[in-house]
Amino acid sequence: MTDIQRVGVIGGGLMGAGIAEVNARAGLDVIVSEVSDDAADAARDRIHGSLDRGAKKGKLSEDDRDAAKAHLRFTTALDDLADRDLVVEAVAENAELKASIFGELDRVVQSRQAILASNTSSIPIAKLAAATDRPQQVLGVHFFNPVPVMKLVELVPSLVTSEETVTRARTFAAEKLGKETIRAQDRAGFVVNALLVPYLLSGVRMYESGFASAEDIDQGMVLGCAHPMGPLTLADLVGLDTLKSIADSMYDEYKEPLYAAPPLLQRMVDAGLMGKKSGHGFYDYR
Ligand SMILES: C[C@H](O)CC(=O)SCCNC(=O)CCNC(=O)[C@H](O)C(C)(C)COP(=O)(O)OP(=O)(O)OC[C@H]1O[C@@H](n2cnc3c(N)ncnc32)[C@H](O)[C@@H]1OP(=O)(O)O
Ligand SMILES: NC(=O)c1ccc[n+]([C@@H]2O[C@H](COP(=O)([O-])OP(=O)(O)OC[C@H]3O[C@@H](n4cnc5c(N)ncnc54)[C@H](O)[C@@H]3O)[C@@H](O)[C@H]2O)c1
Repeated sequence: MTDIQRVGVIGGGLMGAGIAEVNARAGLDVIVSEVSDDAADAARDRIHGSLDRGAKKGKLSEDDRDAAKAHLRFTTALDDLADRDLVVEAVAENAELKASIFGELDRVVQSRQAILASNTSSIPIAKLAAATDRPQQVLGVHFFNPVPVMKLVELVPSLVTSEETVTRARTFAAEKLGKETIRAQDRAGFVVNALLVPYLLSGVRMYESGFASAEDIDQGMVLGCAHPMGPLTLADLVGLDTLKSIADSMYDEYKEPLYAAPPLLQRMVDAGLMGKKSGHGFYDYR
């Protein structure tokens, strides 16, 4: 049994919206914290839109959709997360930003039993835990995109996360959210991104070198290896800014060329080509 009922999600972008949605659908009381009223409205639209699409497709009843919407609140004040049992931070992949949020959470969240989790893809959990006075309550809870579809959650304890925190997070993810969990050590990229990110970067390098077209690279992996989507489509889905930040923090940790972001990735981010979320990346979604 899980004792977690009140959940906070910080950041209602691609991942935060998905995390909030699956928690609300599980009947939990969810507050999403964003940077501005406009960003909070965008988060609400994203989550409500996804719930509406789910109901239209018959994946949940209209009553369940309405119940999920009623479980969601939106705020721009982190202080509103004071009574949460679990907070999942899902802001941009930036170590300084995340550490400052964990420092704030330590001040705001009242229950000393509360779990402070990060959805980071690659930033060491120990760095975030060190920004708090309760590092034993801090761990990585890494969801996958799109959150309502992907079954996996990676649990990432730091060297000082308590076993009780890991067990409570595992029980919550399994029993409440219906996710499968794996456990990874606190090394940049954990299990999945340590394998996936070099592959995605290789796809970008192959395209950058002119070796093959984007379509042929993607078709190669879809039809040749039965991947659901090719590396460039998947990079667009993840977000090219996010992929670049993940590659940078993994390169920072390992100093291996395998993790070095190709120049084209940086140029695309500089040009505002962030992938599907901005309407344009390796493909045009407009
Ligand atoms: C970088 C990070 O740190 C870690 C990561 O997250 S890495 C990214 C991991 N994710 C992946 O690898 C995703 C790989 N791609 C896929 O699994 C699939 O292509 C996909 C699920 C995204 C889309 O599937 P596809 O068959 O191409 O499209 P589509 O038919 O529209 O969707 C399949 C099902 O997923 C559902 N779906 C797709 N996107 C969804 C979303 N955002 N929310 C809810 N449901 C969604 C659809 O409704 C559909 O359900 P149905 O079969 O019951 O009707
Ligand atoms: N995109 C993916 O496929 C994916 C998958 C797994 C994990 N992640 C990780 O999840 C995190 C979020 O990624 P994303 O793709 O959702 O990014 P995103 O850019 O879509 O969303 C980030 C959101 O955080 C908000 N934000 C920024 N600063 C904030 C603050 N101080 N308080 C509240 N909200 C704030 C932004 O307004 C934005 O809506 C990153 O750590 C990323 O590495 C991403």
